[in-house]
Amino acid sequence: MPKFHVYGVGNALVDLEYEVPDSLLSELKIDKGLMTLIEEERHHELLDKLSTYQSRPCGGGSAANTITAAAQLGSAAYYSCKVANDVTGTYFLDDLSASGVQTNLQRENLAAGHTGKCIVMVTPDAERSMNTFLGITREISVAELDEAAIKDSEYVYIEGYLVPEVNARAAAIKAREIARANGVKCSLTLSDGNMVNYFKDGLKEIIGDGLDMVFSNEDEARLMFDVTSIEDCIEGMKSISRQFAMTRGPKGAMIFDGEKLYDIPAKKIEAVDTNGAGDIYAGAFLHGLTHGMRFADCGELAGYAATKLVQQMGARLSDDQMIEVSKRFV
Ligand SMILES: Nc1ncnc2c1ncn2[C@@H]1O[C@H](COP(=O)(O)OP(=O)(O)OP(=O)(O)O)[C@@H](O)[C@H]1O
Ligand SMILES: O=C(O)C(=O)C[C@H](O)[C@H](O)CO
Repeated sequence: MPKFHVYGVGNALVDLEYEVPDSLLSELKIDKGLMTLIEEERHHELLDKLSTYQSRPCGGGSAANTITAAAQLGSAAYYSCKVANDVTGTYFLDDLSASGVQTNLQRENLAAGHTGKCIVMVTPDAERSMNTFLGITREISVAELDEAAIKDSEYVYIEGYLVPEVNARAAAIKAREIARANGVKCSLTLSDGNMVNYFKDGLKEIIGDGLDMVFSNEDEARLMFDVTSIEDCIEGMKSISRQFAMTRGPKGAMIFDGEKLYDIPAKKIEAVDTNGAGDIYAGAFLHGLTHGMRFADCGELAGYAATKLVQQMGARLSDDQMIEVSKRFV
C-alpha cells in the first residue's frame, strides 16, 4: 500500500474573501468569475478600496483546498508548496497540519518574503472573482517536489494554476513524469478560464501524452478544446485523460470512468459562494477513488461535498462538516 493516497502540488495562498456588489467589480475593473494574477502594488490598492468591507482570512490555494478536503475525509495526503516566513505562511502551514497534511516545508527553514494571497470577491449571484498576488509561490519549482513521497503515493494531483510561471510549470511536468515512471496515477485540474485562455500550450505540456484523471468545469473545457457543445467537450476531455469529471455548477457534473459516462445532477440549493467548489469536488472525488469507491459514487460524494460548500462563505468546510459528509457515504 502506498504511504499517501494523494500527493498535491500547487500554490500556497491565503484567501481574503469579501462580499461585494457587482458595481464594485466594474469600478475596480475586475474580470468577473476569473482568476487574475496581480502584482503587490495592485494587491495593496485593492485592499485599500476594500477597506470598508468585512473580510476574514481563510486557507486557500486551489490544490491546497483539494488536498485538505481529501485529508479531512481520511486520506493520507501530502502537499508540495512554497510559503515565506511571515504570518501568512505560518497561518497556511497551521491549517495544513491541522488537517494532517504533510508537506515539504520546515518551519525553521522558510525563506524571507511574502506568502501568496488571493483576494476573493463574491457577488450576490455567488460567483467568485479572484485576484492573486503569488508572492513567494511564484518561485515554486522542482525543488519543492518530494520524489520519494510521489513514488509512495496512489495519485498525484496538479493544479493548472501552476502553468504561467516557467519554473512552476516545470515542477508540474516533473511531478507527472515521476508519477508516470513509477506507476503512480496522475490527475490535473484545468483550474480557470484565464489559465486555459492564455496558457493552453503550457497546459498541453503538463498533460503530455495523457493523464489518468482530469477535472474541469464546462467553460474551461469549451475553451480548452475550442468547442461549444457539451458533446464536443466530452470528446475533448476523452482525448486528454483516461477518466474525467466535468463540473457544471448547479447542473452537477458529467463524469467518465473510461467506459461509461454518468450525468450526476446537483441538489437544488441556494448558493452563496462558489469559491473552492471545484477544489473540494476534486478532493472528495480523489478520496473516493483511492478508497475503493465505485466511480459513480465518487461523483456523488464529490457533488455532495461541493454543494454543501457553496451554501456558505469560504473555500473550505470544517472538520466536523467533513465528518458529516463522510458519514453519508459509508
Ligand atoms: N449553484 C449550485 N448549486 C448546487 N451545486 C453547486 C452549485 N454550484 C456548484 N455546485 C457544486 O459544485 C460542483 C463544482 O462546481 P463548479 O462547476 O462551479 O466548479 P468550478 O467552476 O470549478 O468552481 P471553482 O472554480 O469556483 O472552484 C458542481 O459539480 C456542484 O456539485
Ligand atoms: O489563484 C490561484 O492560484 C488559486 O489557486 C486561487 C484559489 O483557487 C483560491 O485561493 C481559492 O481558495
